[in-house]
Amino acid sequence: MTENDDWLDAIKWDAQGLVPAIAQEWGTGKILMMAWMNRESLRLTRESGHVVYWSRSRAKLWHKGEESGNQQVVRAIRIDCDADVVLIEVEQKGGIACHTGRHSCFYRKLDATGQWVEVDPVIKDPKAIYGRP
Ligand SMILES: N=c1c2ncn([C@@H]3O[C@H](COP(=O)(O)OP(=O)(O)OP(=O)(O)O)[C@@H](O)[C@H]3O)c2ncn1[C@@H]1O[C@H](COP(=O)(O)O)[C@@H](O)[C@H]1O
Ligand SMILES: [Mg+2]
Ligand SMILES: [Zn+2]
Repeated sequence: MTENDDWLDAIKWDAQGLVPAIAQEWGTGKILMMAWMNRESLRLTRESGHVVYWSRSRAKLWHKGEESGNQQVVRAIRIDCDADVVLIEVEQKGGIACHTGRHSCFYRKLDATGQWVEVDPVIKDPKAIYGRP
């Protein structure tokens, strides 16, 4: 029996054909990053077993880790109750999801005085990761 695209049709794509995708670290439950997916990127994510986003700023498919090597290996794909957010459970290669060289993109935290404070360390200098300043 050939599989159909019902699983993709079930998603509530926005007016741009995109859906927000949250990457959550398999095992720790930590939220690593949030980016966007279109139909093709989600299909490729499932088929390849590696996360592929749609970059709005670069307007192209973005195989996470294509420059840095910090790929995300898919362990599970979920949708929320109303099917307008995708959650991908991943193994984060290199332990770095963020292009700032941090584990997670959510490294700034609001403190009691209303300041955003960087609370997580840079694991690797982004210049070393991306080979450019
Ligand atoms: N690596 C990242 C990266 N990692 C995590 N994120 C997060 O992913 C989000 C989506 O990035 P997009 O470029 O798609 O930008 P967007 O949010 O869709 O659109 P804008 O907000 O830029 O308008 C960003 O807002 C970041 O929070 C990253 N955003 C961009 N990059 C760039 O992606 C390129 C490839 O990096 P690797 O995938 O690690 O090889 C490099 O040029 C990196 O600078
Ligand atoms: Mg952004
Ligand atoms: Zn980031």
